[in-house]
Amino acid sequence: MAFEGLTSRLQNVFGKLRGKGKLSEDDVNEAMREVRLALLEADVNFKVVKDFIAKVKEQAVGAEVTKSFTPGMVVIDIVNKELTELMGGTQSKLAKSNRPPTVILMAGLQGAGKTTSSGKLAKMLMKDKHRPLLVACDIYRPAAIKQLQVLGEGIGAPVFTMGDKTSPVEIARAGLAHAKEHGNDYVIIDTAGRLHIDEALMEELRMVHEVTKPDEVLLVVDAMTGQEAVNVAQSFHSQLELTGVVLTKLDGDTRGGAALSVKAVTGTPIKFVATGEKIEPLEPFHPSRMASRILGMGDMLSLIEKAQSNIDAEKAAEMERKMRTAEFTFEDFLEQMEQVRNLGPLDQLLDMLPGMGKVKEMKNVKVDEKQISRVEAIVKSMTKEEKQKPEILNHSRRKRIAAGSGTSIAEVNRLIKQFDDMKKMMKQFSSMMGPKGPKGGMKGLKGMKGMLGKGMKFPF
Ligand SMILES: Nc1nc2c(ncn2[C@@H]2O[C@H](COP(=O)(O)OP(=O)(O)OP(=O)(O)O)[C@@H](O)[C@H]2O)c(=O)[nH]1
Repeated sequence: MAFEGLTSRLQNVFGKLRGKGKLSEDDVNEAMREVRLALLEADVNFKVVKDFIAKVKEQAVGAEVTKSFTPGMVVIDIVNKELTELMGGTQSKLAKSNRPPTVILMAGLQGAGKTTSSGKLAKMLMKDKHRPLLVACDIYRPAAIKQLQVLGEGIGAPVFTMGDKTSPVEIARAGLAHAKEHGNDYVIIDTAGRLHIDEALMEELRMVHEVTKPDEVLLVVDAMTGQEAVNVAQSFHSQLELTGVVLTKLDGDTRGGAALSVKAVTGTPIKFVATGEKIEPLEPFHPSRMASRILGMGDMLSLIEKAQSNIDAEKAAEMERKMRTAEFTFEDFLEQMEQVRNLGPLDQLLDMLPGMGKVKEMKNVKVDEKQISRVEAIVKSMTKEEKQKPEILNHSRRKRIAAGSGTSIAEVNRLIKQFDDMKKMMKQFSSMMGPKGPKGGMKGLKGMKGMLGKGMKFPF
């Protein structure tokens, strides 16, 4: 997971500080030395680290940390604020033209994730009821146009192409005209990537820039390349005024250097981050949330936003009613599992919970996505009737389901048993809670204790 090393190192430093009632200046200096090493190890630009430490130290002394009763907290708070500042302070939003369409030029090296990010950006805009047009200007890589077309089809966004015999400048110009004619309020121009920055590429980008006068020039960089991503950003920025950076592949085990250095080195803010190869909406970058995440303080706000935009409130209420009345079927179960999965890989969700990074590390908790897929496959192999009335699942039906889902009868049996237990538990729980909260006094409590004693099991 991204930032894992940095987070655990910083947590160690702060853990030591927290344990002390009072901090001497030496303690602060020692802690700062360790923070400095942690940042360098995470591949943060050395000059950025130097300035950062100087700022934190200055404030730590100013805040009279040594006299505070909770000195550890004061230092963490300062580091948190400075990390946030380092990444730009506040969120930098996508530009919006007063005279639509808003034109967004996507640039970047080969394989950075430009085409994928263009699709994610379109999806994000469509979620907000916009009508983006994707324009295919990469005429050099043979499969690039097709890739954008397939991607557009997948998300239902129009893609403008003129094949690979027309110059990118002409395609961009025509794409813009097409958008105006068809009422597209955003135009996303996917340009060609190169292995290295070269003059021909820059010249082409400058010309496309000239004819389309973009409101945004977003540079797509791969977070996994660390400092190299920052160097690339700096070179692009010196030749083509960038307005923002899209940091991709944050799902990988990037050490964090790029996220922390890009703004400080180039002056260009990170506007979006991307995780995963699936075309999900691009996520806006919030410096303060990222800082909390790096410090292992969790990112509850992003988690709540994700849940709010992905979980249908009406469906959730209906589900809650069914659970209370124990009408819950395998169909509901599947639907609920899908809703949770829509939030993203479970590993990533766990990372957003405060302290979870530490828990995962300690207990070596691994979310077994494969196991979840198996459970899903079993439920999907049931007929509609079976899903609604699990009691009809006799041996021959179970055998068929095992074969259909590529699992074993034992696994099918286990799932059905766990589902039954879960239903029973829900029933007990709801009769105990009643529609208006706990009732039954001691009896209720005893029941609850019994349930906990038996261990509440879930199928995964
Ligand atoms: N894990 C992960 N993979 C990504 C992400 N973004 C893109 N990729 C993958 O990275 C590879 C390159 O992505 P593309 O979008 O084709 O890259 P590009 O920058 O358009 O490349 P060119 O068209 O060759 O310049 C693909 O295999 C993508 O699936 C991301 O956020 N996370």
